Amino acid sequence: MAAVTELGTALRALVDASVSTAVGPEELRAAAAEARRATALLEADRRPPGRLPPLDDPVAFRRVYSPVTGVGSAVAPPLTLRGDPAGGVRAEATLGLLYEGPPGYLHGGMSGLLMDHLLGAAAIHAGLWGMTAHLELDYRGPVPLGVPLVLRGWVERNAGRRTDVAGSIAAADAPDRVLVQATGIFVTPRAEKMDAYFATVTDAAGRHTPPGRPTDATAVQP
Ligand SMILES: CCCCC/C=C\C/C=C\C/C=C\C/C=C\CCCC(=O)SCCNC(=O)CCNC(=O)[C@H](O)C(C)(C)COP(=O)(O)OP(=O)(O)OC[C@H]1O[C@@H](n2cnc3c(N)ncnc32)[C@H](O)[C@@H]1OP(=O)(O)O
Repeated sequence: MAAVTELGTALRALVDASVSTAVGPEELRAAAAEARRATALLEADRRPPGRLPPLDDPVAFRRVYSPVTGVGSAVAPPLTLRGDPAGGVRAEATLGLLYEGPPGYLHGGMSGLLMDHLLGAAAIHAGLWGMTAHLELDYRGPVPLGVPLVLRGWVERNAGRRTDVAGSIAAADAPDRVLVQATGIFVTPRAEKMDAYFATVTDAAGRHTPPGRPTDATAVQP
C-alpha cells in the first residue's frame, strides 16, 4: 500500500506539473522519454480487466485505483470520504489545473464525476448499494480551483431497489452557498443484470467477487 500510494502521489505531482508547466519543447520531450521509461517498468506485469487489484479490500472499504478516491490513481484528487455528523458522507478537497474547465474554475463534467461518487458512496454508507440510474446537476456558481472545497452526499429516500440521493459542492469558507447541487437515483440491479454485468469479476486470487455488498465501496473513513 505504501508503494502504491508513493507511485500515485508521484504521478499526481507529474500530471499536475504537466498541465501547468511553461517549459519549452526540449524539456517536454525529455519528460516524455522519462514517462515512457516509467510506463515500460509498469507494463512488465499487468492485471486483466475484471480482476480486482490485490490491495482492493471489500471488507476494509478499499478501492486503490478509483478515479475519485484511489490513492494509486494519477487522475484522482484523491478524495477521502468520511461519515458526516450532519448525515451522509462528506469530503474536503482542493482541486488543481488538471480539472480546469472555464479558466480558473472546475470543469462541469468533473463536478459530475465527484457528485456521482459522493451520491453513490452516501447510498452505500446507508447500506443501500446501487448503480447510477439517473444523475442531475444544477450549476449555481463556478467552482474555483485552488481553494478548499467541501463535498457532501446524503440519502433522501429509499423504496425497494431504488434510492434517491442528493449532494452538493461548496467552498469550505462559504459552505452554505451551494455552487453545485446534485440529485441522483441509484438502483440495485435485478439479479439477472447483476449476473450479466459482473459474472467474471474476480479478486486478485481469482475468486468470484461481484459487487453488491455495501462493503464493496471506496472507504468511508470513521
Ligand atoms: C456502484 C458501482 C458498481 C461497482 C461497485 C463496486 C465497488 C464500488 C466501488 C466504489 C463505489 C464507491 C462509491 C460509489 C461511487 C460511485 C458510484 C458510481 C456508480 C456508477 O458509476 S455505476 C455506472 C453507471 N451506471 C450504469 O451503468 C447503470 C446502467 N443502467 C442499468 O444497468 C439499469 O438501468 C439499472 C441496473 C440501473 C436498473 O435496471 P433494473 O432492471 O435492475 O431496474 P428497473 O429498471 O426495474 O428499476 C428499478 C426501479 O428503479 C426505477 N428506475 C430505474 N432507472 C430509473 C431512472 N433512470 N429514472 C427513474 N427511475 C428509475 C424504476 O422505475 C424502478 O422503480 P419501481 O420499482 O418503483 O418501479
